[in-house]
Amino acid sequence: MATPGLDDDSLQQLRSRATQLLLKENWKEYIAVSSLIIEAFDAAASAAAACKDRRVLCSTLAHRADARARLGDAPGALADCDAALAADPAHPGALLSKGAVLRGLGRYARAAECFRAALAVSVTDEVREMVEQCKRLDAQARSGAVDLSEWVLAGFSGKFPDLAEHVGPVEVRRSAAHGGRGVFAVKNIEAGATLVISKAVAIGRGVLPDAADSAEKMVVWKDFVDKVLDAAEKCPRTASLIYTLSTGEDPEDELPVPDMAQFKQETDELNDGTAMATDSAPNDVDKILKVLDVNCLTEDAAPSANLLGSNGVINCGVGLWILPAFINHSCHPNARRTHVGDHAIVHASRDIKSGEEITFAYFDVLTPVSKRREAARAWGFECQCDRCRFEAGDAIVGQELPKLENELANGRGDMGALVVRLEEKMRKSMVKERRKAFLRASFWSAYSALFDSDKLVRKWGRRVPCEAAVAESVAGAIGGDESVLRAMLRGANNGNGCGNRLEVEDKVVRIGRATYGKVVKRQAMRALFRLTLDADNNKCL
Ligand SMILES: C[S@@+](CC[C@H](N)C(=O)[O-])C[C@H]1O[C@@H](n2cnc3c(N)ncnc32)[C@H](O)[C@@H]1O
Repeated sequence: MATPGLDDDSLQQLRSRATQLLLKENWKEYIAVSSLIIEAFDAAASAAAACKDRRVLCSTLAHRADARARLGDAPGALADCDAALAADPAHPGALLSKGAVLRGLGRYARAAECFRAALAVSVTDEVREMVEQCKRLDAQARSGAVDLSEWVLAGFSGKFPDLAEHVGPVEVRRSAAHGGRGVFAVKNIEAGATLVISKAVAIGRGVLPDAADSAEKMVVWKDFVDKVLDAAEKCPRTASLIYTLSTGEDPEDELPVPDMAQFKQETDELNDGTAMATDSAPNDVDKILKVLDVNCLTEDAAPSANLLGSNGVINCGVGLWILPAFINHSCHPNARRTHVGDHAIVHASRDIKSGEEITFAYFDVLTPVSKRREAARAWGFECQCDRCRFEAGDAIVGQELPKLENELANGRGDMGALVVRLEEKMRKSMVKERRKAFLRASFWSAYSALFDSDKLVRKWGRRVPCEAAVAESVAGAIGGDESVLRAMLRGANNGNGCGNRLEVEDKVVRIGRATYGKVVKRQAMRALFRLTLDADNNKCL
């Protein structure tokens, strides 16, 4: 039967062309060609009721939905699925496409419904697994319970574990300490507990040699900016979330505090995304660029490289994660993030009291105050954290700091001598434990150089504290960190004065938990420690 507006031959030609484009995965062209086919059916609305035409129309809509979803146009994809399902409520292709789009949007319960409905039409193991996967992700989005052990034990490589976004016991409020908005605990939280799991709006990545020049980094940045602009253009919800973030222009104290419901997918009333289009914000490129300047975070180099050593190549990743972008920086942070694929998992790296502000480090905080100040200025702020205030204002040790920092920056002298001077100064000035921990964290590279050298350790003997004790103290200042964990492992393994075996294991696991969070289980953590020690010096814990 000829479709009005197109004769049978022309329609057949268009359909063959569309099939070729599908096979070539040329989504853009496919959308253009399939749109012609769909328009022709629309022009013949009454004829479309005929069974054969309806089948062609529904599969073309379902395929166009797939193509749109692949190009990031979720609202368009859902509109296509709904149009197909209006014509045939049990169309398997449309049900599968709709399920996949909803899964991508984090609407797992509704995605599971679609996959279940598809199962009723055709039973396959693959679709059954999709239903199960959505059920798992729905439960995980609610509980935040994730187990990364297997992935960690596979050396942080291989397929990333499936993750769902999750908002834990936190809330965005005004921050008296840092100005503007910040994220706060709404109940007491144990170290290691997951606070937020957030999927990036976009990430720019490159694998660069350690000494990559800025032109190479610029390519990564440009690719990232393009992806964010594209995501904002395609999804009004994404655009409106981006606009809740600071541009760095208006005083942050005057910016509104967003409603937490915005970050929770399951309470999102924006239906399938088609409704989102109605209150779409214009794609204000200038504003988005300013938001990116203030809110982008870098992915840390792969944890495996940090813990097990890198070979001169770093993974360079920059991304935008919306809820984590409300978390302020501190050089004495109580949270950390782990990057798993496109997800950032933020966990408590110390115990946090209800009402306490959650902070993580935007940059390396195992550096002296002057370096941290430079890094904060590059971000566009003067750090107001308690550690910076202490190091800037301390009258006794303060006079000594610039000299020590100079020596550290020159890096040629005996780092053991520097450590001894700092330790003696702190002892004579009766610096309290917490502040001692801050200063040790600031001069961490000197301590590391000392402990890396058996010769220096022998030379300075009892005039320097043992490695495990320093690692424990520094972990108290900055929470977990791979290099501190590594030092704790090595120090504990050398068995010098940090308690009996059980106490030592407990300390190691505590720093491990602060570093990776409870998402890595005890057993896996132990296995990881063994790997680290083997890589280090073929010894076992
Ligand atoms: C990613 S945003 C954090 C959320 C931001 N406070 C807001 O209201 O949107 C980064 C900005 O927060 C502020 N900020 C974050 N940490 C800070 C700190 N330790 N001291 C002072 N300002 C800080 C700075 O203005 C910085 O440019």
